[in-house]
Amino acid sequence: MTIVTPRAFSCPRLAGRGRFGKIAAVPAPVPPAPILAVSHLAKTFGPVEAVRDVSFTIAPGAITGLLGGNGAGKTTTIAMILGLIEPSRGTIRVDGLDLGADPVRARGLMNFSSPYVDLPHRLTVTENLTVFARLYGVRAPRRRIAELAAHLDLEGLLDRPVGRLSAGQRTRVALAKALVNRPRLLLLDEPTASLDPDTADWVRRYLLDYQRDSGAAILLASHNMAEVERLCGDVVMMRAGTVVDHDTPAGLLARYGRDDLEQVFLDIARQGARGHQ
Ligand SMILES: Nc1ncnc2c1ncn2[C@@H]1O[C@H](COP(=O)(O)OP(=O)(O)OP(=O)(O)O)[C@@H](O)[C@H]1O
Repeated sequence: MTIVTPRAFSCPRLAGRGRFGKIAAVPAPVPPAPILAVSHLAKTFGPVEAVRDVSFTIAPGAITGLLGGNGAGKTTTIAMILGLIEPSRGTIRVDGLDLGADPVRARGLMNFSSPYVDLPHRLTVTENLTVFARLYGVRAPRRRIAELAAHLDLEGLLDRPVGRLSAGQRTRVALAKALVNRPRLLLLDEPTASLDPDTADWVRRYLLDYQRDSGAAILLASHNMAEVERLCGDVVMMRAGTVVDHDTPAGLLARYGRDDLEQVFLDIARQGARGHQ
């Protein structure tokens, strides 16, 4: 596609060359290839259709929210993207790599954090991070762990067993684990669940700084609409295993005529409830 700009209108050299002068053709910027492309993804567990038909893409460096009510299929979608659950149908491409055909390379580009997935309690912070650094084939793991400990204020905790840490401290360790391989795509399930407002705010600021400095993309599943409005450039809305909307927060607010995402979320959930009647 080309965008035609009337550059000639302001160019004195072209003045007098007919009514409209010459029109300069400038190639339109090519959008970057997505870091994640999910296409017609579905997963059934026996009779349960957890995910029916999910398609979306994430641009490199974007922070995308994955929203939906309880049971909408967010966790199942994330588990399929991570390669933890095999899809019943559909494809997942990570930086162009087909996860089904090239799982090791594709998984190496990602990492994950969830408050619902515990790190081994008896291992110290250093031992935990070393295990994951080795699993991901990180070069110079000690240097990487020292770097993360400095960024995430873990230096005083490195020799403590993870089971003895507070929820906020454990969240920082889980983030260090999620960043150990410098992922190009970071998947976060409820990154601030069960954190006090101050710690949650620190985590959000850290994620924004990390995304700005590293250029990594983030897919964030959350029930906290204020968090999504603050962090996410676009939002995928799920209901009953399908994507029902995908837009910027401002685009969603305008389309639904609402002041905040919480109201948009309720509108979408209630449309679904009416659809089931
Ligand atoms: N292993 C499983 N076996 C059977 N059903 C499952 C399994 N995992 C998920 N489900 C069902 O699939 C649907 C989607 O679940 P999922 O956990 O993906 O939703 P969610 O959007 O993450 O919900 P929540 O916000 O409550 O965590 C639910 O009806 C759930 O009961």
